[in-house]
Amino acid sequence: MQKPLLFLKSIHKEFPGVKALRGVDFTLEKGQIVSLVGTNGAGKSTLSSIIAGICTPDQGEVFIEGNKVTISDPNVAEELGIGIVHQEPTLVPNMTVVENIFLNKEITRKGIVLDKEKMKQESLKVLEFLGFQIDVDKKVEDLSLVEKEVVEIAKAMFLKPKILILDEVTAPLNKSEVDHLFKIMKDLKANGMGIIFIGHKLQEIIEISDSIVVFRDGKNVGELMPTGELSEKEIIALMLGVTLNEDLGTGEQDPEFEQGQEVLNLVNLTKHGIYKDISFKLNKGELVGFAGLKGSGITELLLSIQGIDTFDEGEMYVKSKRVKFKNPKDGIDSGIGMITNDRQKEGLALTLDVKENIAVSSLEYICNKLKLIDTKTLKENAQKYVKALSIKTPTIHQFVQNLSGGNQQKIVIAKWLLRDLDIILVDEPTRGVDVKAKNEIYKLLINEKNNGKSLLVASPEIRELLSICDKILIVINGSIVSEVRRNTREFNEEDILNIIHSADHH
Ligand SMILES: Nc1ncnc2c1ncn2[C@@H]1O[C@H](COP(=O)(O)OP(=O)(O)OP(=O)(O)O)[C@@H](O)[C@H]1O
Repeated sequence: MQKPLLFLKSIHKEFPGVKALRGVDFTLEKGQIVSLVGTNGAGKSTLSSIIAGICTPDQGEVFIEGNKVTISDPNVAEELGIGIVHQEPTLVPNMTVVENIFLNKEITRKGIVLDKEKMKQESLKVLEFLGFQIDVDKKVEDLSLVEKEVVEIAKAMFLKPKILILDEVTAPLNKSEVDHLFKIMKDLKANGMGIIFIGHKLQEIIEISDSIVVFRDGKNVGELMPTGELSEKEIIALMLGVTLNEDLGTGEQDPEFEQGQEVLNLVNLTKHGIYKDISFKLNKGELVGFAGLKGSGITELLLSIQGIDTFDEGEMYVKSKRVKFKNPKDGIDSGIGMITNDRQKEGLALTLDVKENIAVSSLEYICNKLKLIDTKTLKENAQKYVKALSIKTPTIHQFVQNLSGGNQQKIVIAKWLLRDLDIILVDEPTRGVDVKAKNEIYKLLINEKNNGKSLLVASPEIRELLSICDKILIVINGSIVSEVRRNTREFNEEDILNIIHSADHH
């Protein structure tokens, strides 16, 4: 009988204060796509890091095609035919696309001169295979999140791996980009590659996997085949260790809630080539959503409203006072904060610990009269949010870089909610966050609204917006094409998707 492409036996891995993996077995066959699912911090990325040689197990054995191997570092993994695309981009920002793809594998002529033309042609070939057009001479720091992701995939593909690990790669992609990626994955699988797919979007997982392995607290608690009967609910129940009908509680609107006066007014806000003539008002206690395709300018609009970026034309009023912010501090001084979708770049100080990160943007609230940090308040606040959002960390003194991706996202949210600003802008609040934490985040956002805060939330997940928003503004190619209010006929997923797609085709 043919030996499995990859077999892991009884893998244990402990970090200080955390048992990340507790006796995990895992099998991947040739030409198979196996998904790993589990709540934030369940151990998915730790397992993939072990397979990719990024960290070594404390106990357990790894076999490739029946041969016992020791994957002591990433180079050994590469030699064994293992490629990985990480949850967070690992590219070098100030190097070009080609330089990144060929980093440490540069093609030379006569062993000394770099063959730049050849490397360029080879990079273009892989990108073409992936179906994306990216200027390979561009610096990675000038690429969009989606483009960075594609370059990561291209880099992994370059080594023609036998085993490919995709760790939450679909998070920044829109539906058609995900469809495209799935098509590529199916082609690779048909050529015999084994693929490990890690993600939180269960519909995607069910669509692409041959088999679904569920992790809970560092152990595999079940393996499911995505058959017709397999519902999201079954996976969720296994992930959380609850019975099927247990209510997770969703973010529900308070129908009695009365909105207050206008806090933000945009008049024909324009950033050339990105968004145009954006006009709308936001009231106290109102939660407004933005729906649209990726690249429609929503993220850039939010960045301009906060002051992280500027706008070219139009007027913006905060509580009837005309403003034009030059930087994020101006925005914060006017009471506007933003939870961005790029947590590594804009959201977190990875080398500080959990409590410091939660406190970092609200120091005046945790300083005493002498302007010294009140460590008791600092700790209490950190503990409150760690509990409210079920942030998986051994203590509040853990460095944030040691937390799993989803738990880092929860910290970004905690940090801004603690800040107590009047207007909160949120870009993709639940990216990389597990189902249970999603509900907790919805509840927190609605709670903010019920406390009189005003929120603008952008999300590619229409269902998410429908469950929390008073109204949804639909943005296509930089313009608002429609406004859909709660309690109207169009306030449902199908109608909103129809509006988006019909407007996009005009
Ligand atoms: N280098 C490290 N030092 C300390 N703890 C770590 C380290 N790496 C991971 N951990 C911890 O190990 C546990 C498992 O983390 P892992 O990243 O594998 O989770 P995950 O299932 O991938 O989560 P997510 O869905 O949020 O990405 C977490 O509690 C995490 O904080």
